[in-house]
Amino acid sequence: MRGTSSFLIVANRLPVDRVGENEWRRSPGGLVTAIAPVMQRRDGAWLGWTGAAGEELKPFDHDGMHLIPIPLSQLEVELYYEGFSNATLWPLYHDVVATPVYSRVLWDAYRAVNDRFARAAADAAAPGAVVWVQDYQLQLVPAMLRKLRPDLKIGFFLHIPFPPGELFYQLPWRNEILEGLLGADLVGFQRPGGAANFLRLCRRLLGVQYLRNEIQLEDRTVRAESFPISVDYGELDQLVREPRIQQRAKEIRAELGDPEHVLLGVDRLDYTKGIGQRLKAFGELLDDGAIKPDEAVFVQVATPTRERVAEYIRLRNDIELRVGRINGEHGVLGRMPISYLHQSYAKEELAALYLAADVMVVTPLRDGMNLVAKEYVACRHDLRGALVLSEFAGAADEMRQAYMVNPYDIDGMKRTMLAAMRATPHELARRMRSLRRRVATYNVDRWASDFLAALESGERAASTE
Ligand SMILES: O=P(O)(O)OC[C@H]1O[C@H](O[C@H]2O[C@H](CO)[C@@H](O)[C@H](O)[C@H]2O)[C@H](O)[C@@H](O)[C@@H]1O
Ligand SMILES: O=c1ccn([C@@H]2O[C@H](COP(=O)(O)OP(=O)(O)O)[C@@H](O)[C@H]2O)c(=O)[nH]1
Repeated sequence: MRGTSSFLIVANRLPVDRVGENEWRRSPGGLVTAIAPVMQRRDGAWLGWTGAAGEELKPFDHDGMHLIPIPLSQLEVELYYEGFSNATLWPLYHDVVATPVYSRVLWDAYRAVNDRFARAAADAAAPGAVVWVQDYQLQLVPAMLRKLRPDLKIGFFLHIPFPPGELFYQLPWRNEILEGLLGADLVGFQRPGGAANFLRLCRRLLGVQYLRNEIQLEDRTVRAESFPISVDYGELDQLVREPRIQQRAKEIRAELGDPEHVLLGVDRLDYTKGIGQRLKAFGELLDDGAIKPDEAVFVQVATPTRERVAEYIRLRNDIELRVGRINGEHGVLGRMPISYLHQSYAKEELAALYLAADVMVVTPLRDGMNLVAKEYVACRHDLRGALVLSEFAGAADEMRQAYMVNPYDIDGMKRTMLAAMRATPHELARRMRSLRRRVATYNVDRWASDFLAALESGERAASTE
């Protein structure tokens, strides 16, 4: 039996969160933010998990998208999602900043769930359909799907870094992962380095040959290229021009006590994001007297994520201890130097926060892209505000006019944060203008259309040559 969808997105998660019994809301998160606008414009379907264990739902429509839920049992959530995806692959692909767990039980679950996604995609796809598989949770799907449906055009995009051999070699199932990805016609990465790592590993481990970015298999060609993901620049730029958002930004500053400097961090509470390092730098600036407690407030939004995974539990304890110590030492009654929010916010509130912040501090130890950095820039049509950005974020390739930092170098971060706080309006505007030009041009539409054009035509889109 063949399905009817000519365009399919296959991702770990559906692009919605449950808000009532039968009510859904578009979910936050990089992947969703990036692809939802594209999905709405094309007649397609999105296959993914609802985020709740043991839930069996029929396909439904939301926000102009046809959604096909893939069920996961409680045990599969533990073994495939929390386990192999987020306790094995996630730390391995992020420079081993936490120790990966290698377990055959987790691997078996990963394979079984990938097989389920592949079968569901094979059932939903019309003859010759384009199928775009997303991210590290589903790296076996391309080959599984090709076996079931050789007529499909299959693309894969990895949202997180692809590691070099020195790290990837650790993985007991390294060949199976590469073979899974080679089921695609086009494998996309955030940075050129990810594509180069992949090509080299395929040659070394599987013995296949490549020329430039193309691997020649017996019966077909697989291409590996970089497509840096971005944000909906136009939407954010419009949103922050609305009086209600500008008013809210003023309120936020007033609620913080109208300090001279508002610094902001917005991240999932993930150990890859360098939250502890940036708070340490801020705390030391207070200790040193380089900034006075009444002069600056650091707002840290730390969205809850993967809360049952051991490393995330440890991280939350560490961060909350650090926040408590700094606030305890430098706070005064009713006024704390760090405003820590373990919550998730809607895009309107985030936009107001971006507008209220003088310095946006983005300091991951490793990050596929980091959309927050690009969102901040898209929101600063006033050309004010400084972006402090880690060299280890994918975004660093394109955002050279940011205040660049090495998050492992605490003294360097302290100096750069101070420089960003003390920059003249002229200097800020010079940097911001150039950053905005880049994000406006390479926005999320461009990312998706470049990838899909390359997949559908078999060539790189003319616009990026
Ligand atoms: O689904 P979760 O486990 O709750 O995690 C949320 C998403 O996190 C990751 O985001 C990545 O993709 C972003 C967009 O390309 C990129 O900017 C960022 O650097 C990456 O970390 C993950 O890759 C997604 O699959 C998750 O849904
Ligand atoms: O309270 C929050 C915090 C973050 N985000 C969104 O989550 C995404 C985070 O993407 P990023 O690439 O920075 O990191 P990821 O979490 O995907 O690793 C951005 O679009 C943010 O606007 C959100 O909607 N609400």
